[in-house]
Amino acid sequence: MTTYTAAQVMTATPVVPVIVVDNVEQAVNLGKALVAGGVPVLEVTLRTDAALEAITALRKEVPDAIVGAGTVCSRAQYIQAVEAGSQFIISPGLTPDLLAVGKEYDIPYLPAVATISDILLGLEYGYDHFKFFPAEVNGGVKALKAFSGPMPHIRFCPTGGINEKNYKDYLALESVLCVGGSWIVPTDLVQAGNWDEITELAKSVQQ
Ligand SMILES: O=C(O)C(=O)C[C@H](O)[C@H](O)COP(=O)(O)O
Repeated sequence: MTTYTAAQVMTATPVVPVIVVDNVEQAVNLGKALVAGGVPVLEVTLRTDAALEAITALRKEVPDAIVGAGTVCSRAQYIQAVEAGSQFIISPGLTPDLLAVGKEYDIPYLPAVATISDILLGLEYGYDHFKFFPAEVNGGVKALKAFSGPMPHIRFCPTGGINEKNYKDYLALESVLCVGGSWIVPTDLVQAGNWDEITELAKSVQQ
């Protein structure tokens, strides 16, 4: 099994799709559609009962994807996500327990920060790659520029409120390796099984 670094996951695609899946078949079809469109990194959120099974199935059925778990909010969820086969883990925030469990496994963990104090806490545990969430309501591009004053070496995946109109503003920052978002996996297209259109959306995102 290939183990990536956080930087490798974050530079494998300019956009990490934040995925919500209802069942395994839908997840596999969605994963194939995204990979076909040049977006290999898949963040499967643990918001549905199907999520863990979907991660396991994606690892098996879509070998070109880099499959991770999102919305990981506790140590127990972290371990379940690793056991399901996740190649990276993302949280919407951070806690001392999450930062500690992330160091117990080899795969990359992106805790989310919203403030300099969050970044300082993450640094204490040895993290320097973070999700920035929710990006737009926490100051967006301006906040990231301000963070980079005292913290020029920190790298981010901003997520939350990012879309086709503003993602390039984020990617233009040196501190931003990728952005996260749901806009390339719209619920209506996923529910309708409109995989070709999702492939086209994936193709439309550029560095
Ligand atoms: O569940 C998580 O762990 C999250 O981080 C939330 C997601 O990242 C946002 O729901 C995506 O934000 P939008 O692209 O604005 O829809």
